[in-house]
Amino acid sequence: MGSITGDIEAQMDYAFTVYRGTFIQSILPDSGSKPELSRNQGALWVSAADGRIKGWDWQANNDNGFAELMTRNRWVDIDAVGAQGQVNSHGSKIRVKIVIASEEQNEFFFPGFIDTHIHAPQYPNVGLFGSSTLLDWLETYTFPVESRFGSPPDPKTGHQTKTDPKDTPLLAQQIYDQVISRTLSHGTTCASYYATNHVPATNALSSLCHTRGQRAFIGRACMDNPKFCVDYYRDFSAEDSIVATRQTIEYIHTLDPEGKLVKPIVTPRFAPSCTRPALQSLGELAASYSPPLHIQTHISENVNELALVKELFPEADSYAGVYDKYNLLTPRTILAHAVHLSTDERALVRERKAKISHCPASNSALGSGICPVRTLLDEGITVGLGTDVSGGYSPSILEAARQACLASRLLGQSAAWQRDHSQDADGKGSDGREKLSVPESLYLATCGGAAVVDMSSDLGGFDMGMLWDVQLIRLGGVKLGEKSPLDGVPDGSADLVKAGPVGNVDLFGTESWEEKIQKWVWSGDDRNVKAVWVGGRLVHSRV
Ligand SMILES: O=c1[nH]c(=O)c2nc[nH]c2[nH]1
Repeated sequence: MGSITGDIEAQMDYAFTVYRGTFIQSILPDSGSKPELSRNQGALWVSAADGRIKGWDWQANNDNGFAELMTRNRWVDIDAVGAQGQVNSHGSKIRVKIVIASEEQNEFFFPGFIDTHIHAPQYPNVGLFGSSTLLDWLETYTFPVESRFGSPPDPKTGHQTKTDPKDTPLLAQQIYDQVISRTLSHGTTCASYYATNHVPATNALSSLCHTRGQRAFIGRACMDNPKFCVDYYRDFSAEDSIVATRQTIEYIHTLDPEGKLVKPIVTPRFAPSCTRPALQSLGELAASYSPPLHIQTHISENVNELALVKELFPEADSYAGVYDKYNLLTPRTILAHAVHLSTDERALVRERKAKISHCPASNSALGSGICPVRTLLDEGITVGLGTDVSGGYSPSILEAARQACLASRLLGQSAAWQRDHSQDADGKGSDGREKLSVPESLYLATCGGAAVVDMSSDLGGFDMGMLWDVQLIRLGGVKLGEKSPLDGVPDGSADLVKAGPVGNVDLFGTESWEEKIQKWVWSGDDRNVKAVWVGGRLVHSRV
């Protein structure tokens, strides 16, 4: 068996990586249906040159079938022959690397998670929110930590100062490196990051994602409005906001000219943090590129925020209307939260083909409310999941998937309660429509996220030509026998067993594969993520 360790240089020595074992994904069988889990066993191969899926063979699901596949393609396992072995020349063998998902250890390949909304500089505050809600949380917890990613404020005026690149705080490098490590370890292969408003630190985050191999959208948070932003952490002017944003875009375009791994995303933090001229210029800036740049912002998260938007933009007929006026609602826009959108606003979002990042952990932690995901989906709006670190207390998209299921159940319950207690109560209670199933929440975490970041044909599944942005999940074996504390487990299942559980997931040998996935979603964590690849490159592994 090939080991999963390796580096990019070594990958140049072979033509394909052949992944062997079980492949599970959440797919939409046809439009109009609900997502379902799909499982295949066999072999799938990925080009070492471009990290994309080039084929599969589900007949190669046993040793004979696999040997036949190898012979048919004239493949030779590089680890069996060694690096000095046979060379790929006319008439000889093609070298491949083989990676196996162990059946005994209940391992399977699963598409990488896409975090459509995460604030990298807030990572030191994960788990710190007390009993605050959005607006006081920003002032008490968030702005102080984000402001430390640049030079200290002017001691005389208390205003933000310009940060010289050579003075970029070490803290920024360290925290950004840690955020990338942590999210990769949870299987996040692609993230849409908010940085701070400091150019050098934002550029440092871009470079780190590029070097570490995490697919990322990087946005410098724009915030120039003195009516909302604090002096010590505020852009000098709308004009400066645009100049500084352009500097980060140019840096990213130089770092990754084709945007293969890292792309810029225009980031007006949210309407209250930006003046009208800044919103106007940011919309124009995004549209001035070909193709137009992605845009990310927050919308309709908290009721006090809605009141503030009304007060600051009395001319607008809605929160979504503010963004629309400045051409910030586009097919490449990611709107985080969307908890309290009106029917008209949802229609506008759908019409503009803007996308929504559902952040259930954050919505609960900051007491923002419950996003009506089923309504959004039924109305044809594209939805993915976001951790929203650090409004969200966890960097794990698996946790977001879990919380999406739970929040939808609570919404179903409260809808039923309201129906039962309203004047026209029909006593029918909830019809369960609000509930998201495990396959649905996994779909949002993968394909939904891919659609939100506008990469549906590249990410989210195992289709031909897709990028190998994948995690290898290990649930662990079943450990049963004389000392087993369990009763009622059929005799003989112990024969299947070689090793015990991994992390919190306990398997007893009686579960169907669908039940194993449910156990993973409800009890799994980063201990179950054995390896992570982005574009075919191994970017994380756990022994
Ligand atoms: O959850 C949130 N996190 C933030 O940092 C933020 N800024 C504006 N609105 C926000 N919401």
